[in-house]
Amino acid sequence: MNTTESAHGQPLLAARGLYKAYGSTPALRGASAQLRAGEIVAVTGPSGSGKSSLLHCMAGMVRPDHGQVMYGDEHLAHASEDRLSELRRTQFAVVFQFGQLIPELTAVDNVSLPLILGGTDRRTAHGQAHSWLERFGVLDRAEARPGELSGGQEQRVALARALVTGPRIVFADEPTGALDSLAGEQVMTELTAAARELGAAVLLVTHDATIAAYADREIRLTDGRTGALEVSA
Ligand SMILES: Nc1ncnc2c1ncn2[C@@H]1O[C@H](COP(=O)(O)OP(=O)(O)OP(=O)(O)O)[C@@H](O)[C@H]1O
Repeated sequence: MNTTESAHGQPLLAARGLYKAYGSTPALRGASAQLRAGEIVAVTGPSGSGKSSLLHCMAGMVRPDHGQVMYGDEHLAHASEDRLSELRRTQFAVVFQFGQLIPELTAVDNVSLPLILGGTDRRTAHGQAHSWLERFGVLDRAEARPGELSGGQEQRVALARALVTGPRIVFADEPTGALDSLAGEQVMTELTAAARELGAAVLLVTHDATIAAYADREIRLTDGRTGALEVSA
């Protein structure tokens, strides 16, 4: 598949020359990456190479020390906290390895929450949450709390919560990292199918080549840098 920028127009999200250090520890040292609308891109590399830091900067969760993150024509590194929260509520969604669901809330309440925070009434939000729980095969766990779910069920509820708002970009940081390989592949199959149906782009951090193979393209990080190894899958 041809994934050149000219074939697909302007990138939806573009990071250029990112630098980020935590105290004296450099995490990013000149990383660049692009995500086009509807594209699934894996960020790979060894432990400590800066994968999560790149995702956090591109999602507007962490401000880089230097460099640009452009969402369309908007500079995310300079956006206000209010604007970043709005983007996270309406256009960006995140899925992590674990610990992302609110333990006191049932599965359906966890999935409904982003809609309710965006002003949707509770009944409508619950209806949409139930549809997404059904889509991911966990409708029968709607009234369970996260502590009562298996790892695979918990990730499916997290996917439902990420997708319920119809985001343009899903940021997924080792979304299958806490699952065995079969459950991990099932969750990836469901995530990529749902993202493609919605036309959502996915930025997927993984150290696992089997999981990276679900992406259209791979960006490889080494010591906080992206090199010439950006390849088409
Ligand atoms: N909040 C933080 N405080 C201090 N150091 C950090 C922080 N986040 C990341 N680092 C350091 O920055 C470097 C890059 O970390 P990062 O988590 O981005 O890499 P990674 O490739 O995602 O690693 P892993 O695969 O192990 O999760 C590492 O040396 C890490 O220890």
